[in-house]
Amino acid sequence: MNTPQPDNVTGDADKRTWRRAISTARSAVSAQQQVAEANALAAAVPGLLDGLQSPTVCGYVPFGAEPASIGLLDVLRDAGAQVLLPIVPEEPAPLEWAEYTGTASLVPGRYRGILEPGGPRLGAAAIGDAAVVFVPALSVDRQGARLGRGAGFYDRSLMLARSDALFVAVVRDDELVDRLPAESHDVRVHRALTPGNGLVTLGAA
Ligand SMILES: Nc1nc2c(c(=O)[nH]1)N(C=O)[C@@H](CNc1ccc(C(=O)N[C@@H](CCC(=O)O)C(=O)O)cc1)CN2
Ligand SMILES: Nc1ncnc2c1ncn2[C@@H]1O[C@H](COP(=O)(O)OP(=O)(O)OP(=O)(O)O)[C@@H](O)[C@H]1O
Repeated sequence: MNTPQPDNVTGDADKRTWRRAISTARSAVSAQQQVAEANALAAAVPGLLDGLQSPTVCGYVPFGAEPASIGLLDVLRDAGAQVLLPIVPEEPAPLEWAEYTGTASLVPGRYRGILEPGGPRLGAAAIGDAAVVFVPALSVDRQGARLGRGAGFYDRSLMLARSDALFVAVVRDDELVDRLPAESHDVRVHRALTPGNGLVTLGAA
């Protein structure tokens, strides 16, 4: 039987079809490939911070078959960034944020046990301090349309970011596709961070 792959799902397939196809493809990624990709992604990160003095950066702790690892957050801290991580709110609302101060400060959160920072909460508006926001994605297209998990947390949160903040979706090489279905509330991202091609500029810019 053919496993659906992102490449052979047509552009007008709905978001749920895309989510299923990419989740299936992700479940086939070997542990060895996951580690190699995580290293490649982390290596591309310092280039993003060029010219920024002690920036605030919003990251996230990858879980399951998502690309990247906590090591990417440590690279950011080592490069001088203050790293904020999301805390999932109790209701549909923007994400809240708290600082990442090392793996010992992480505690399992309410969603799938995704690790969250245990320190002081900075509230939902803290994303407004960030020069760079890393955004989890199942897929992203060349125009910057992003496919999330369908909870809407990031679409609500990115609206609170600075207008000059850089939104970076972290995806595998074949998860950067020509065209995804997009809705009016979908906030576009500016870059894809990929293991094979590093930082890829999306949209007209
Ligand atoms: N690593 C990481 N952290 C993150 C996110 C993320 O996508 N990845 N989030 C991004 O918003 C927020 C948490 N939101 C989440 C929303 C849904 C699921 C989830 O597992 N959904 C199931 C489908 C559930 C259903 O359909 O009922 C899935 O994807 O299998 C996980 C996290 C904040 N932190
Ligand atoms: N800015 C917003 N305000 C209120 N509701 C929103 C907003 N953005 C998205 N939503 C709602 O959230 C739900 C999920 O949206 P969508 O399918 O685009 O999620 P997604 O982009 O895949 O997920 P996420 O943003 O969490 O990564 C939809 O019902 C949508 O109406």
